[in-house]
Amino acid sequence: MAHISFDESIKILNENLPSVKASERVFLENALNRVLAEDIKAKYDNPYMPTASMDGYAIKYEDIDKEIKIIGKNPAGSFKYKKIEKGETVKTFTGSFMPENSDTLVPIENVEVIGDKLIIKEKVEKGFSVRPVGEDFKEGETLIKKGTLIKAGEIGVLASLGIPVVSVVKKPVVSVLATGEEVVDLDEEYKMGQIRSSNNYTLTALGRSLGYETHNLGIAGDNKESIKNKIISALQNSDIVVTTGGVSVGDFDFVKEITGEFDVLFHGVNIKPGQWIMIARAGEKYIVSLPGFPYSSFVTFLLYVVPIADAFENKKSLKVIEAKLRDDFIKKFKKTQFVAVNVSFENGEYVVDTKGKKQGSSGILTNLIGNEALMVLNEGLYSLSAGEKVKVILY
Ligand SMILES: Nc1nc2c(c(=O)[nH]1)N[C@H]1C(S)=C(S)[C@@H](COP(=O)(O)OP(=O)(O)OC[C@H]3O[C@@H](n4cnc5c(N)ncnc54)[C@H](O)[C@@H]3O)O[C@H]1N2
Ligand code: MOO
Repeated sequence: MAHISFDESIKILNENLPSVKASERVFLENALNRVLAEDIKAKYDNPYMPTASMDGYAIKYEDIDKEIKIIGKNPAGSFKYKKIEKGETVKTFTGSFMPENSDTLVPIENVEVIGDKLIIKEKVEKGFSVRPVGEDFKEGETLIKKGTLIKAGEIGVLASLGIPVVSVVKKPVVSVLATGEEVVDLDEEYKMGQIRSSNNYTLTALGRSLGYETHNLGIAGDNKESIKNKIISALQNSDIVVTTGGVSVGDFDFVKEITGEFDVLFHGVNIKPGQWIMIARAGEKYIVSLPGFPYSSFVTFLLYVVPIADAFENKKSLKVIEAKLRDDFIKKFKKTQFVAVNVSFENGEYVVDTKGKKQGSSGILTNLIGNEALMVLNEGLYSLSAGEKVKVILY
């Protein structure tokens, strides 16, 4: 199969994205980073009574030049003095309701108290330090829309509404299976010729960091039968089975044959790294077979697994931004290239550079240490000058 262009691969992928999963109810504590599956409407005004936003004295503004009688105090949470009459005040604390007939809060700093008399030494304007009813939100207002990714602010609003359980979209289940006779897991000894497997750990961590339910299925040697059995059994409990290794042209690259038995969307894309990426559909599920090289599998997970997994939840985990190149860059590969870059925000714009990044094969995993961005360079051989704008994927 000839390699297709990156754009073509994304077009095919977009035409084959899954539909959004059903919803489930979770406790608010577990709702962080989940996608809301219902509109959240305010059931009441917040605040539901005029509320003091400073410590002081609640007065009728028309009494401001007069001597006023202090009739008691309302600490926050108590509402003993519900009302004042002309010429009266209640000491009212931050967060306390304003007694009926009061309209202005004179802060403690502005007054002198002699016995039960309040003398205002520095005036304030009418309505000072009173939070009106519905200042934050009004009854019936849609506060959080269905489809919103729940972050700390949303959690706070849900809590303030007294909602302990919310409806969210179910997470996709992603299973990661490394393959290769030469790779051994952490708990195994290795002999000459073998290496430690990192892909299953890297990609499981990446999937989890993006909020997917991600399982590390370990390693399935280079034995075709055992790889096939593991993939098929993983498909039972997963929405996406991600494999690494065995997709290029080697004698032991069985994964491509196994994945090839399903509905292949494509095998081979004109990208660096990751040219041997292979994606197949198995009904509503997906098998995404990534190249074995650590850097290649990481990049292709971001490019292909993330959009599929995100679609199950109807979210977008990756941000594409424009950034300025700090230094000149010579593009040495004709393919669409993805380069690990450092990104910073300077003088109102993003700036990227490759300081400290090693040049070499797709086997360089350490370029991903502390990394959070990939520079995207379109097909062709060319040079870029410092100051030019480039497209960058933030993850
Ligand atoms: N004759 C050709 N050889 C290769 C080509 C080619 O076009 N012609 N393409 C190269 C490119 S580009 C890539 S990418 C790799 C992809 O090959 P595979 O996906 O079949 O990957 P493997 O051969 O299984 O492994 C590649 C590399 O990565 C290491 N590896 C594998 N699994 C892990 C793991 N779990 N953790 C850490 N490292 C892993 C493996 O030891 C190899 O060094 O093919 C090139 N060859
Ligand atoms: O396709 Mo490979 O990942 O370019 O090194």
